[in-house]
Amino acid sequence: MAVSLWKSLLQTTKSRLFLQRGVSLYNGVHGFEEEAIKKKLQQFGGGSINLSKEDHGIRVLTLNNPKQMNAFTGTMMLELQERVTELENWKDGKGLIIHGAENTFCSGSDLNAVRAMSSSEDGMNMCMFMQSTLTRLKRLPLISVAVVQGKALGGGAEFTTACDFRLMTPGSEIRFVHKQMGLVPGWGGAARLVQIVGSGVALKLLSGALRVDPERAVHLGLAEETLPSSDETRSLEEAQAWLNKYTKAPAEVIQAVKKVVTAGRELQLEAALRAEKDIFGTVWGGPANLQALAQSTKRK
Ligand SMILES: CC[C@@H](C(=O)O)C(=O)SCCNC(=O)CCNC(=O)[C@H](O)C(C)(C)COP(=O)(O)OP(=O)(O)OC[C@H]1O[C@@H](n2cnc3c(N)ncnc32)[C@H](O)[C@@H]1OP(=O)(O)O
Repeated sequence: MAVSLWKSLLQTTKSRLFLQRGVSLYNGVHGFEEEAIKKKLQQFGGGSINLSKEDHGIRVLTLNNPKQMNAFTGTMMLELQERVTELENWKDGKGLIIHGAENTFCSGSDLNAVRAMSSSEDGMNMCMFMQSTLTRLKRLPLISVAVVQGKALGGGAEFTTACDFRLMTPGSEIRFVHKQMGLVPGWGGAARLVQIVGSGVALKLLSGALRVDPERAVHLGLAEETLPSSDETRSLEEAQAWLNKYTKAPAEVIQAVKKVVTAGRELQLEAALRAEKDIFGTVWGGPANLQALAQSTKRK
């Protein structure tokens, strides 16, 4: 009796926590020193993370450091956390497109910063910082899609897995190059890759540091499709058109859809069912539901 009560309390707390905004995966108990790592990251500047204005419920996040093939500097990591907080507070959002500036996605961590932060303490703190930010990104109640142009390498490849979907442009590649650096992914990319393609394929991609072109990515289920254009502007328009197919409903409905799917992916069955009940309660009898009920009974 006491055990099942405890289990049920634990599951409810877990599902509540996961629905909360701005919650870090790690804290002092895990040895995470957030303020210390933020101070450190501040020393490695360059580039920016830009967020466009809202357009029909969709915003575009740009990884912008083209001089270094959009490698992630320390300040870009800090800006990414700020942009994710902004997106968590975006009430009317439905979709997010993520791409790299000047037609390439991202070449991973800025190797200059990596070299200067080679102590175990810095490495662990950076790993926890990025895992936390990318987990919050993946949990956003928005449908997110990475447009992979050019190269997505190392941390860049990991970043694409923090989006719900990946669309690739002709000639692009995703490559987990970590093995060649004597590393494994540390931004949560391995765990998410296994969820996306399964453990066998993930093992091959990581242990072989394989180059995944669009055809192979679609075949493996890593990408949804190859966009027709490699031109930056046109491929973004194509991605927008692709995303529009999944965001044609009021924001509260799209957000609820994303939340039930996230709950199903991340929680154990009973906790996921409880979360689904709570989310269902937010749309049942809501404006979109009442409007639909007042209309024809046929779904076209
Ligand atoms: C912590 C580990 C892991 C993680 O966080 O998960 C990582 O991500 S570590 C980084 C892994 N990434 C790499 O190892 C990629 C390294 N870069 C390359 O292999 C190549 O640069 C490229 C991306 C294949 C592009 O090659 P190419 O088209 O020939 O251009 P250049 O090599 O001339 O690059 C242009 C310019 O950009 C600089 N650059 C590229 N990537 C990085 C990077 N990750 N960090 C810092 N700088 C980067 C490159 O040095 C060139 O600069 P200049 O020489 O000053 O022009």
